[in-house]
Amino acid sequence: MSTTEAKAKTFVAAEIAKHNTRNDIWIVINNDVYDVTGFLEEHPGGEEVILEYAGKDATEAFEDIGHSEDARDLLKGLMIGRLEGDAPKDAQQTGAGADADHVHLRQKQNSSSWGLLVPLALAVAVVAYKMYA
Ligand code: HEM
Repeated sequence: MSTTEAKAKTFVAAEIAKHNTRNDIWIVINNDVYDVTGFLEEHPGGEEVILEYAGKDATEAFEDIGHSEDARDLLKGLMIGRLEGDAPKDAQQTGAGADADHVHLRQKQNSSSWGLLVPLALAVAVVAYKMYA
């Protein structure tokens, strides 16, 4: 592991965001920074999907696909450093949808746990009523 640590330079989001063209493209996955310029053409999933994340955080997209161990091994060779500070939030440029979806998801999760409490309280009330009535 010392080999990867040796090249663990750190980059801030603003710096990463500058590398957003086909000829100079960096992406962030799990807070590691990757120079995928040379890899673009070789990507089995095509160039376009990676280009969408040029200079941005591609963690979710990368994980959602369920990339193989081989893919993860490939990543190791492309790493140029670590992200310092906040993740590049520029994903919003491609559409405000991404973050909004997360907020909705969180709200849904919250409301479903509250939703369970109501029938539970009702059941307790019914049992209590039957016991004492
Ligand atoms: C540097 C980052 C990436 C590497 C090293 C990488 C590597 C690979 C590899 C090796 C495969 C072949 C299947 C496998 O082994 O899992 C693959 C497939 C695929 N990748 Fe990536 N990938 C990267 C980033 C991304 C990103 C950001 C996306 C965005 C959605 C993406 C989407 C896909 C898709 C859709 C396939 C499936 C292609 C198919 O089976 O037809 N990849 N990738």
